Amino acid sequence: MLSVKTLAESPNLTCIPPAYSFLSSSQAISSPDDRGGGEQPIPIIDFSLLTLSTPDQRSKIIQELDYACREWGFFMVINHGVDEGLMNSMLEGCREFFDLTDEEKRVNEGKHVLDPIRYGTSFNASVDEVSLWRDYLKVIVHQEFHCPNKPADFSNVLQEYTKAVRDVVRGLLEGISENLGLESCYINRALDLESSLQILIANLYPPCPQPELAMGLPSHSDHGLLTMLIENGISGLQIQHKGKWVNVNAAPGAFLVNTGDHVEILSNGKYRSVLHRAVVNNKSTRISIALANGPSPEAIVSPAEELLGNGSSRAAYIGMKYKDYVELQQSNKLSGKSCLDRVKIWPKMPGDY
Ligand SMILES: O=C(O)CCC(=O)C(=O)O
Ligand SMILES: [Fe+2]
Repeated sequence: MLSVKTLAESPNLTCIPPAYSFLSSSQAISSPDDRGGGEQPIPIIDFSLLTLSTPDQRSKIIQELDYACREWGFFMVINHGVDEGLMNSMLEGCREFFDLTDEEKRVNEGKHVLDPIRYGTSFNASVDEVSLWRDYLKVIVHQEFHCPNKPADFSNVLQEYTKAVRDVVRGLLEGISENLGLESCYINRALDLESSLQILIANLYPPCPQPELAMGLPSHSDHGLLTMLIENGISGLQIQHKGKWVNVNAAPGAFLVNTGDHVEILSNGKYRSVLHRAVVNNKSTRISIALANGPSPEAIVSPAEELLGNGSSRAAYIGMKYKDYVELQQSNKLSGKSCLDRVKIWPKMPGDY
């Protein structure tokens, strides 16, 4: 399939091919205003206070983290210790990858959704009703490390960056475990994060002549525990907060973090995974790099036993092996929280009736 990059570069492109129009699809944007998204300050977590602070400071930041997970499922992380130069090298490496010729990139086309390296366009071209204005590269980087052969010196950057991000994720999950009333190492141990499945998702959204009709990525939640996202200074990410779309931009050097379906499952719905999407624009190419950090692929994840059984709380989700969950999510079209609904026990939780 033609990459969107190549399509966008066709001379005199003034409108998008009908296959890319979201207007007639079930996932359509309901009104143009809706597409614009609103502005709201998002929670900011100073990671250094989680690790280096006095008990008082730590307890304050832990509470802030609880608020961010409970009310937003989304927050920005600053002072995380990952080198800003390394983050920029990642963005540069991904740009160089997408700048390869289509032929060079196609070497990485995978056949199966769990193949370690997959380059493609849209989400899942075999089932998508509408094509997305997006090219992607997905690479499994942990527990086994993989990397495309080109660009030439990408491998070291990718390895160093993804390891540094895992350290931040571990720290955040310790805080989240505590906030759930569990031991701080609970999630790391129960979901065997030593062998966590970590997937790089690099997204390229070229300029689009009709951004109000096309979509970069439609509304969805992520399958893992925490997704750590950076972008190249161009906006496009929107999250759903209290029923409204909110534009979010990463401050330079900061991570945008969202809670995924497996935080929702493990916490038995105390923390929900957040719906988000990527819209496109007609001026600049946007690159985002999402690192999906999940449990071990072999872990069968269900709500933490410790949170169940005291009268009111029954398990609201059935257990499923994480690898199977990822396969299910990636094999179907991307649509809201439809994958999570498959493991949710009906009737859902009080707010969902
Ligand atoms: O490009 C973005 O900002 C969103 C990317 C995303 O949601 C994803 O890759 O799962
Ligand atoms: Fe996502």
